[in-house]
Amino acid sequence: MIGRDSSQTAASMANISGREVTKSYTKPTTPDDDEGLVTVATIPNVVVEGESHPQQHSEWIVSEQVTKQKVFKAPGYPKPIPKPFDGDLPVYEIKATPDMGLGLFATRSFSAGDLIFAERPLLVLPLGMINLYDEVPAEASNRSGDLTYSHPATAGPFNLGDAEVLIELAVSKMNPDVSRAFHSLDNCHSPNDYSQMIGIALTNALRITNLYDGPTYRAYLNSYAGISEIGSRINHSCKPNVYFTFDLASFSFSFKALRDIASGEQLFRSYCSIHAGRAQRRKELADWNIICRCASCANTTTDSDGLRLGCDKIIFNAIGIVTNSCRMNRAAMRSSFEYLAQLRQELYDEGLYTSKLYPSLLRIMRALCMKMESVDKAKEIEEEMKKYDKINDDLGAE
Ligand SMILES: C[S@@+](CC[C@H](N)C(=O)[O-])C[C@H]1O[C@@H](n2cnc3c(N)ncnc32)[C@H](O)[C@@H]1O
Repeated sequence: MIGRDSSQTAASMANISGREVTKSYTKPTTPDDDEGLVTVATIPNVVVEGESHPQQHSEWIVSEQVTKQKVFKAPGYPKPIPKPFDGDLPVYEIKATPDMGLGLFATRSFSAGDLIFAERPLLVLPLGMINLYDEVPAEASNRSGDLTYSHPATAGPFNLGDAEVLIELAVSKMNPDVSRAFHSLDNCHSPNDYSQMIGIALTNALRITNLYDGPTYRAYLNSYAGISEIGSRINHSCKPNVYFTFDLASFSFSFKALRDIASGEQLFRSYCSIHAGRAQRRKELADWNIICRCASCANTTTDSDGLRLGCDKIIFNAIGIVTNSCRMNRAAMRSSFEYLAQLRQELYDEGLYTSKLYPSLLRIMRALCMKMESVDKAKEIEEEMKKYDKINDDLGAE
């Protein structure tokens, strides 16, 4: 954990100017220098046409004013929140689960890639403000000194005292219904460890990978996170059926189907790295007090762990074997197809269809079907391939 003597933090200025509240975080170096000022802004800063519901604004704790400009300059800002094709009809319900507290359930069926619902978060804040990184994935950074979050514009990092004041300030700006919604969210932490505000933020924060302070290479460390009224009720599974994206122009999350979902199914997203073995996933899930009992965790084998850890490489090799044997007779084609179909099933069983190479696997399977003149099967695979191409684009675009 990182910390900074709170006496170093200048007192709150609590200036209210229009829709913004500013708190002096560290002393500005010059009187007109806004570096070190953290703003609590209401986003969108105007009423968006067709959106009258008060909940449809977010309070955003912004640590760099330049980042706020990125949102204001996003093409189309301020866009209305996207609507699923059923418009205003409810497509989910929140209800109690036997072992996970509340959960979100589909009340109609969805196809992979469908928008289930979109919402503007109640609160957006710099993730580093609450998430005091003690471990950073190797791919995020190999720079020394990157293990702590530093406010890019100031000399020192946030501490939890700052975070609490800022979250309280943001919540105090919300209208009573929105504030009630925030306070009613789950808190999996003990009051001995964190205050209620920090506990709620830690339990429910969803990383917004495309909204961050500073340069792209620090995106992972300097990203923001959103706390949502509905999306925060989605429980964890290592075999998720939902993913989410964030759109800057509408300042909203979109929650989408990761595979076909039947009406009545509970919606799950993954809180941990999907390409990690069970031991590592358990470690990551301890932050939410979760001992996951999903089918992948319950039935872990060395092979299933190996598939998660090496999934892209395994698909790559399988495709290589098939495409290298280009002069195949019909029997060889059939056995190649079966080999790939089995891999596809194993990936599906582990919930690994978000692998970047999954659509390539489907592409080869479709090509084999065409050669074998199994036109209907080829069409069916092509449909799935298109869906996962789109899902990959969505996830890659973030
Ligand atoms: C973001 S909240 C999800 C919504 C929450 N269930 C509620 O009642 O609002 C995260 C908390 O839900 C519970 N949870 C989520 N996924 C779970 C799982 N797979 N197994 C057990 N508990 C889970 C844990 O208590 C976790 O700290």
